[in-house]
Amino acid sequence: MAASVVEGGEDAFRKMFKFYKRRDPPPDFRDVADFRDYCNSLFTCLSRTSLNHEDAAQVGLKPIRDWRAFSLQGHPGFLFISNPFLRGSQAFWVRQCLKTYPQKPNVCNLDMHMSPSETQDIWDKSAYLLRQPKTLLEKLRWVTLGYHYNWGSKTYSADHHTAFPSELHALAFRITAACGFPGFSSEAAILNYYRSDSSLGIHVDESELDHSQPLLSLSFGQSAIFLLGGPHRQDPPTAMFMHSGDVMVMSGPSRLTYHAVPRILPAPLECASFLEPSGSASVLPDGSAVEPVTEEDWAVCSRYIQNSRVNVTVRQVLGLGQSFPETTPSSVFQSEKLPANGYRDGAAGGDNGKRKRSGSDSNPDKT
Ligand SMILES: O=C(O)CCC(=O)C(=O)O
Ligand SMILES: [Fe+2]
Repeated sequence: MAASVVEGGEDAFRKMFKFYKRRDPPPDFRDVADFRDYCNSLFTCLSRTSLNHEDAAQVGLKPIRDWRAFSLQGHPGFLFISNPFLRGSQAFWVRQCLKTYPQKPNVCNLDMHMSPSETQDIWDKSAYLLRQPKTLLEKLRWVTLGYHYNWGSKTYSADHHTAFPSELHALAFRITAACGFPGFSSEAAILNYYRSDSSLGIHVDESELDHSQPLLSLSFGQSAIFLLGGPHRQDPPTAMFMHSGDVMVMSGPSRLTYHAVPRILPAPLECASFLEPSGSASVLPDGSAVEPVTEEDWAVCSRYIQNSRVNVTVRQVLGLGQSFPETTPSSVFQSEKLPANGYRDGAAGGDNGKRKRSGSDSNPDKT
């Protein structure tokens, strides 16, 4: 990597973002950490007794003793779990992200410029068409669950809330408990749908009112380069690959650090093969949240995921006993001015709205 990319200074994050986003010539990926290659996993930081085998299997996770978890020097509170999913169970989560979570009453980017009847059955309207360009599914950029994030005012509010999916809460609760955060309450999620030319600008997730609980991130489908910076915009970031099934836990000081996704990359063959459904319901334990994915559904999911990535971040918004502040008339006014989409540059999708979060610097994609 060019020396200028790793230097400190005000633009270190932006420089690295642009370095990895560059198409021509493509960047050198040798300095990107790939946790698949690392062997010194951190067993000690996982709370083994907090998650038994059966509870893990019910949400599609391996027993904790088989998880490969890593912390990163210089990023306290950050934990990377290299694909803790049981072979075959990622397919269920992919189907949930594509078929179930975009359904009403959840909110997605398409609702910003289409009527409720047009966005009613994204899956049914897209599934049989997926060979043709630009189905609704392919135009999907984000979905929000639970407390629906307001992209205009950058807030959550009590009056824009729908039920959080119980199986996704079960997954988030069990992973966070295993990482030493018992009692995590999944109150909001943002699902990001990336095409091969999408990126996500530099931001901090600070709209949640309680930052003592971690932010959990789950990735499926194609791989990505993830840049993890520090609490200050000028802190030079660490670049790492995120492959399908990988999980990140951002807690403590790393809960409020700058991060970004400059690039989506084809998944290595081995990661793509983990995605395939197991094809047998018999491996699922009793009471499992993970259901078998039908061949018909998988045909659509696998075609979609061949050049797309889905990331799910699960957030606790409120601390114990905390409530939302009263809404002032001015913030109500602001929240009505919703952008058409989130914070990615989605070059191919024609959705060019950006989300600038947390009063951070201007979006790097603009420069
Ligand atoms: O796609 C990712 O890995 C990151 C997503 C993210 O940072 C967010 O949704 O806030
Ligand atoms: Fe984020």
